[in-house]
Amino acid sequence: MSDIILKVKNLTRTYIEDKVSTAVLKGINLEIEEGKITAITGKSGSGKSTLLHILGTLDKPTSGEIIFKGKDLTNLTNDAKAAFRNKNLGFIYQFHYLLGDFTALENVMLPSLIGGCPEKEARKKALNILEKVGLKDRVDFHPGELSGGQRQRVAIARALCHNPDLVLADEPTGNLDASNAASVFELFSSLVKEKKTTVIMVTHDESLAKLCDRKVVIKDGVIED
Ligand SMILES: Nc1ncnc2c1ncn2[C@@H]1O[C@H](COP(=O)(O)OP(=O)(O)OP(=O)(O)O)[C@@H](O)[C@H]1O
Repeated sequence: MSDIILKVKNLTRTYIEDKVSTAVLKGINLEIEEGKITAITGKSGSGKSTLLHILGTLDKPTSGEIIFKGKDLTNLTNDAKAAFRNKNLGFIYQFHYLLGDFTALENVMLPSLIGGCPEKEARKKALNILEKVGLKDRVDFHPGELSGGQRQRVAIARALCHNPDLVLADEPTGNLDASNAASVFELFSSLVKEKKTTVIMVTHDESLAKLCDRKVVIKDGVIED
């Protein structure tokens, strides 16, 4: 068995809106193995994105612990969380969120530059990963000049370029047609296996979930056995 990179203990998240409280996550317990791709599935509104945001330190749990490589993330200051995200995490969303005024290369370089990597090295790493996602001849194109599948491959390159330990992906192929989704996922999966990156991926798509190392289902605010 691989090492456990992430442990979630008794995690809850209750939203309070106009004095009405809604318990969305009611005691999530989860252990994520290093180097594996875990799919999180569950009905619409079951709390998948809420869980992913909390794991990415973008939202605070109501209670519970998130232990990443032995360190509790829940009590970090906002600055420490931002530094943690820059160094350790990569994010991929359903919509690519690339910056329209920047080229594919510049978009991919950005997380490394923010993390303090010298420009020359960031450029080299970005060119290398863009080649791996099959976009060597598109590095100077802007997002508006790329197809949907190409944009999503740039977003994947951006998430992986700074070699994060953990990639959090929310419906990463949800905006693509079925055959494009399958080929983009296949590429993503082979890249993360090569880099031994851990991935947690929210998906509605059962055919993609089946291709992951593990599938967990959220039901009634807990992980279903
Ligand atoms: N900021 C918020 N304030 C109040 N309620 C919220 C907030 N964000 C999410 N919720 C509620 O939490 C529940 C879970 O939402 P979440 O987006 O995590 O579900 P999901 O499983 O990702 O859904 P989908 O598959 O439709 O994307 C929903 O009922 C939603 O209305």
